[in-house]
Amino acid sequence: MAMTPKQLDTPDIPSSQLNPPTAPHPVRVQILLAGGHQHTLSLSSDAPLLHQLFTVLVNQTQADTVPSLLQIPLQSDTSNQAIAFSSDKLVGIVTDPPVFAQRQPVETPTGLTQFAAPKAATAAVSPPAPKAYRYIQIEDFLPPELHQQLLNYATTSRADYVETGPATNTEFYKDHRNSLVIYYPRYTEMLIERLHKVMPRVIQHLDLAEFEVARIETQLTAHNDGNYYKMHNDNGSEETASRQLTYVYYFYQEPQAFSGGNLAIYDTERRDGRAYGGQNHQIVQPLNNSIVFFPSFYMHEVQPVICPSQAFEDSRFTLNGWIRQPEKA
Ligand SMILES: O=C(O)CCC(=O)C(=O)O
Ligand SMILES: [Fe+2]
Repeated sequence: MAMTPKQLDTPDIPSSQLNPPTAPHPVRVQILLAGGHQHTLSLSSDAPLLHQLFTVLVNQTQADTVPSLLQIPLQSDTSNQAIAFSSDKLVGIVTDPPVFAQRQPVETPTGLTQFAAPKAATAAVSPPAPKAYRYIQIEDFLPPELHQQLLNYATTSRADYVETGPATNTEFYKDHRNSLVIYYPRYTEMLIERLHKVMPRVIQHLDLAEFEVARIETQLTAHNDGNYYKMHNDNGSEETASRQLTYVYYFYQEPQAFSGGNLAIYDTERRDGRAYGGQNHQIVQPLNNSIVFFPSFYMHEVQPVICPSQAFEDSRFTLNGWIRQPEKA
């Protein structure tokens, strides 16, 4: 039985299949490959191979996935063959009876939200409403050589940084921010290129409406001993209103010579065009070579950094900024 996209959108499935047996049962699996090739095999619904095929297919939607080799036995009464192909050639799987794959976001004890490998599930006709996640953190974001290049630049360009305080602190918000920044840093292209690649995944995870990316801003910051950024959001002024997403890429020298400097992201309520931070917040650790994304209207803060050496090279560095939608006329 071929499964059409219509059936996926509005399942028109016999009632006998709405609550299919959870016990393992045989599934006819048709593997669709690029170029129109197809192979059919029979697997148990709980077969690791079926799970692996769904995992490969879901990972295909992630731009930074590296293709791997897949080898699948195709035994039948008359032959004993195997097919080998690169995982990026897998374009679809047709299963009879239907098997749906679910992406399962998982929160780790650190509050880090990641995607777990999808589990093949037979009873996912009405998946539960997705939970809204405040942020997504992606680890190992840059290849080691680019991470190192950025670190070399950040640690050897002390003269190019300016104090953030004068631009941020006011009579009303005294001592609001204290750190160093380069407003127009070098080496941003390779980060921006990767931002574009992960955007679909970030938007899906944060359950945001698609938007056109009009502009990406980038700055480089250094937080050393005693530095912080009190609670604020990033799009509260007319000039910043088109910022949709905030991203923060963290990097520093190993072994890590500072503590603190966590990012706290608050429950945020929007009333009368203003954003208000609530009591509850999530803590994000600024893991080396990780990037965090969250909606720019969320209230957030950088908790004070403790860096006993006070050496500039030991700072908590970020390449961070904002993804903007087109300005409203
Ligand atoms: O460094 C961070 O973790 C966040 C920085 C931030 O909130 C900002 O620059 O607006
Ligand atoms: Fe911010």
